[in-house]
Amino acid sequence: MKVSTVAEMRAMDRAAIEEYGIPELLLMENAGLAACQVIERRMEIAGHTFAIFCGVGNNGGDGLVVARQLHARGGRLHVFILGDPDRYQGAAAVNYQAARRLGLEVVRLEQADGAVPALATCDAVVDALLGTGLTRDVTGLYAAVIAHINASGKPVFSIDIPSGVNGDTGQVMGVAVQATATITFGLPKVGNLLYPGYGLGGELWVSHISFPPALYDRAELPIAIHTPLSLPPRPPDGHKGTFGQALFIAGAANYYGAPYYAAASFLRAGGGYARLAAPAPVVPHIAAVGNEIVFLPQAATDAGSLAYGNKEELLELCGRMDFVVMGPGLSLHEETQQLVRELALAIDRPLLLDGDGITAVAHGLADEGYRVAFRQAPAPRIFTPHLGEMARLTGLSTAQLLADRIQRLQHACADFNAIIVLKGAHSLVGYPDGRVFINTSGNSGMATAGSGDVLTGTIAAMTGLGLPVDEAVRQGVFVHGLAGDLAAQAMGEDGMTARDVLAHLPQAVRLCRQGLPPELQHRYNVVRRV
Ligand SMILES: NC(=O)C1=CN([C@@H]2O[C@H](COP(=O)(O)OP(=O)(O)OC[C@H]3O[C@@H](n4cnc5c(N)ncnc54)[C@H](OP(=O)(O)O)[C@@H]3O)[C@@H](O)[C@H]2O)[C@@H](O)CC1
Ligand SMILES: [K+]
Repeated sequence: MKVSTVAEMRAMDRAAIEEYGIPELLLMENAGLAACQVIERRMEIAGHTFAIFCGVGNNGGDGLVVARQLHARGGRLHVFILGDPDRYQGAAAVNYQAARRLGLEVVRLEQADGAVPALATCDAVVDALLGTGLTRDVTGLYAAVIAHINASGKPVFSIDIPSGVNGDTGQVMGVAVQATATITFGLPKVGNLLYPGYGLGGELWVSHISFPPALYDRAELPIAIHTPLSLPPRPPDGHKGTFGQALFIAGAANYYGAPYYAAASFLRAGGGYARLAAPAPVVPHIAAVGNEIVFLPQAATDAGSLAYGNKEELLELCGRMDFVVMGPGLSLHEETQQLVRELALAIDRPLLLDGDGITAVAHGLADEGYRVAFRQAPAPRIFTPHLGEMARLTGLSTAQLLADRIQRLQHACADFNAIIVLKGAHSLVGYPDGRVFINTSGNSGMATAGSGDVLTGTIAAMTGLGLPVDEAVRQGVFVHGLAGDLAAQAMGEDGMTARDVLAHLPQAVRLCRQGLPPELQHRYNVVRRV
């Protein structure tokens, strides 16, 4: 499903009205009706009491439709308006007048405490305070009412987005409603899907409010939720070369886990032939745990990291591979970092950079000349940074990134001509052409050492299984998250390690081929349609 920014939703709204002739009043009616239908799925309406909080924009207008629809179904209501109702315009003003003429109890709330008795006695709350028109931090009366709503312990249905969550970023602007369910309109907004906004929304529902698919499913909308891709069938007569040859340039003294997890995950996720180029002194340590990997011992620096002198041999090796991963556990030794920077420009195979590889190249990218050369690299480049590494790559602070994750990602992908996986809860996969996919598999138990190394090999394996590089990256992110979810099912999120994620990769790939069981399908389809 596509996901929209606030500006894109405004444009769709305008197009629905102006191009397709759907009156604003109908759109608002559809929105309020859809919200009412979601409430009806969760609870009986007749005989129950609802506290409805409306702002003075169109989000509040939607709330007034909900009030009328609940009233029609026998619900009892307390409707509060925060602000001057004279500010309602267009459809919202019409719905305000209708609510008045129906004799609904509509109160302009001047003091937050005035809502307390209704919150104490109601059965559910409707939050129609602020939608996509949120422009600044929530303070004063709005903030106090939101605090009362959150303290009420009642089920909360948020209209479009939990009030206080920024529709473009998912960030909380001061304070925000914690909802039980959110009904969003047209398409889910970015803020409905990115944390913390996603976590605040509860169960997420969307109504297309009669927009035609030509509007909400347009190819030009660049942001979407990742849908699992089908893997090409495994040729029965395939040999290990058929399933990809991947080279991992990884490891240094005292970094044995990262190279092992990276290379082993390639094999566990279905890849054919894993070669690991690591400094010679560390190879025996890794071989002790992973003898299914083919080792290519390299000359080491005094510190036990990869020596610069390996460059030509490594380049020659890469030329015989299908995919290269460079970075896991390479260390920050300057000689090695220089080697990585130069290899990152020259390797003529799809190249994934992670961990210390990202740090090395980030230093290079700060220089305009290097950046120009990197953009023109002879084959696709992929970065898999967590937020801190993304900050290093872009020269921005983590706060700046969080304040606008999608746009920053789009900008970086275009700037570096690279595919970037920004890891975290709901990882993002960005492409140089502006597309961004939101991944919904995975869990917080995966925030553990080595988990990122497993991701690198999983992505490499997806190319080995026959997906083109751009699809392999997002499918790899999905499969990695699925393996993490299977590990969490088996042992709980708290104590799981990268080893457990690795161990569940075969089952994850098998489920991708056979089809996900209904409970996982339900979990990953994070948006329900109404
Ligand atoms: N998608 C669609 O096609 C459809 C969309 N629809 C609905 O329209 C909604 C968008 O409506 P919208 O543009 O009127 O904005 P909305 O969210 O009501 O907020 C504006 C008001 O909030 C105020 N305000 C802002 N920040 C504030 C703060 N921090 N603290 C306090 N106040 C603050 C601002 O005040 P001002 O800045 O002017 O002082 C203004 O009064 C959308 O979310 C969806 O529900 C449906 O009707 C169906 C069709
Ligand atoms: K809202």
